[in-house]
Amino acid sequence: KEKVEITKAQRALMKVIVDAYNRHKIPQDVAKKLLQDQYSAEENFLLLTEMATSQVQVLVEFTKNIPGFLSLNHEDQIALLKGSAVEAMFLRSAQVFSQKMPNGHTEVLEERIRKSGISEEFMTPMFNFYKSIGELHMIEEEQALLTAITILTPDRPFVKDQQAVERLQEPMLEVLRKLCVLQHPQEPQYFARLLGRLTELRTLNHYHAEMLTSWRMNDHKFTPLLCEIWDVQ
Ligand SMILES: O=C(NC1CCCCC1)[C@H](C1CCCCC1)n1c(-c2ccc(CO)cc2)nc2ccccc21
Repeated sequence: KEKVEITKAQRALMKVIVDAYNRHKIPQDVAKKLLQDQYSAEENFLLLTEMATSQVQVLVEFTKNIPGFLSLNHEDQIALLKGSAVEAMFLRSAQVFSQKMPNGHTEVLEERIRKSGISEEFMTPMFNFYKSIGELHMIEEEQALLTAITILTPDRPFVKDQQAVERLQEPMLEVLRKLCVLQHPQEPQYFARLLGRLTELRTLNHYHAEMLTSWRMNDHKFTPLLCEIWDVQ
C-alpha cells in the first residue's frame, strides 16, 4: 500500500493556487439571476457575454498567480490563455451548476438553461458534462488545481516551448494525484476520472462557437475581449 504524503513544498503550491482561485472566483450571481426570472434569448445571450467577459478577466488574474507562468515566453502565455478560455468557462459553469442549491433549484436552473436560446442539439453533451462534474463532488483544492492544469495544457495550438509548460503542469498533476488518493482512499481510480473530465471538456470546445452562432436570435453581439478569445465575429 503506497504511503502517500503531500510535502511542505506541495502544500505551499496548493495554497498559492487555491488562494488565487478563491480571490478570482467569478460571482455566483448568474445562477441567482437565472433562478429569479425567465429571460428572453436576447437577454440570456447578453447575460452570457457579460458573465463570460468578466470570467476571462478573472481567469487572466488567476493565471498570473500560477507559479512560473509569467516566466513563460509571452506568446506562449497568450496561446495558453486563448487555448483554455472556453474550457475554463465550461468548467466554471459546471461548478456553478453543481453547487449545492435548495431543493428543486437545480431543476429550475437546468430548465432555464434549456430554454435560454441555446439550440437543442448541444443540451445533451453540455448537461452530461455538468452532471459528470457534479458526481465528483470536488473540493475547492481539486477545482482550483484542475483549472490550473487545464490552463497549463502543453499541446495548445501555437505553443512554442511545450516542455516549459509541461514543467509547470507536472507538479500540479502530482499534487492533484496525491490529493485524490488522500481525499478518496476508497476510490483509487478517482484521479483518473478527474482527468477524464478534461478530455470531455475538450469536446465542448468544438461545440462552443456553433452554440453561440446558433443562439435563437439575430445579430449576436460580442465584447472586444470575447472576439479576441473566442474567435467569433
Ligand atoms: O452565464 C453562463 N455561464 C457563466 C460563464 C462564466 C462563468 C460562470 C458561468 C451561462 C448561462 C448564460 C445565460 C443563459 C443560460 C446559460 N451558463 C452556461 C453556458 C455557458 C456557455 C454556453 C455557450 O457557450 C452555454 C451555456 N452553463 C451554465 C451552467 C450554470 C449556470 C450558468 C451557465
